Amino acid sequence: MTIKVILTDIEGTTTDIRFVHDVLFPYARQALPAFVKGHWNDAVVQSIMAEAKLVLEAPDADQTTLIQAFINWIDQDKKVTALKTLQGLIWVQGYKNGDFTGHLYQDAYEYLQRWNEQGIELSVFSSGSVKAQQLLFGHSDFGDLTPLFSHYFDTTTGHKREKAAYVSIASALQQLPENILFLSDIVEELDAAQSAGMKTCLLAREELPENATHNAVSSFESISV
Ligand SMILES: CSCCC(=O)C(=O)COP(=O)(O)O
Ligand SMILES: [Mg+2]
Repeated sequence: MTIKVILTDIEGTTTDIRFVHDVLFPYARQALPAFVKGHWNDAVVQSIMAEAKLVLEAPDADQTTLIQAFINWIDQDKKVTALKTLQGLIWVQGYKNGDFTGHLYQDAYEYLQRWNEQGIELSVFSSGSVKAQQLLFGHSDFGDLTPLFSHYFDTTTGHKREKAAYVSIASALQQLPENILFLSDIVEELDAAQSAGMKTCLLAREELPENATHNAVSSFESISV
């Protein structure tokens, strides 16, 4: 394989799903009402609220209604860009206080470093906002890993189950899609990347599937580049 860029998902791929669902999401859920009330007049929060009103098709939604909508989206794990942007802002405090560090599998840490040393460009594509991605890798269990990555992409580029997102990413990376290897734990995301021409690898951390339609591994150690 001649891979020039490795594009990686976070949740379920570099990072345990349980860290996202049992630590990050509950932290955001608990801190969200006070954060929104305390930063209500900040331009960035007003812009997030305007985006949420569009999604809700409720131009007159008040603060209480909006807070409840964000809580519902967290509970339903909705990948709404407005929620993802807000969560990124809320998590700043948690990482800064040392309430948690970004979980990373040991093999992900070792191989991201190794590929970087080999001259393979590393980029991230997650539904979490770019800010959230940089917080997680910047305050990871292994320290600040942000220097390893050249680009970060989130849902402002496109949705992870849609081919167009991967076409845009290849273009932003100035690479042919076939030179990019996308790593994810979600088959639908890999299908979309593959349809854009990217190489793909499924991270099946718990159990390897029997009839995988993508190359499947349980650890970064088994990924051939
Ligand atoms: C970037 S850390 C937070 C992860 C997150 O909010 C999320 O929705 C996970 O999405 P992914 O695309 O990485 O599965
Ligand atoms: Mg994932």
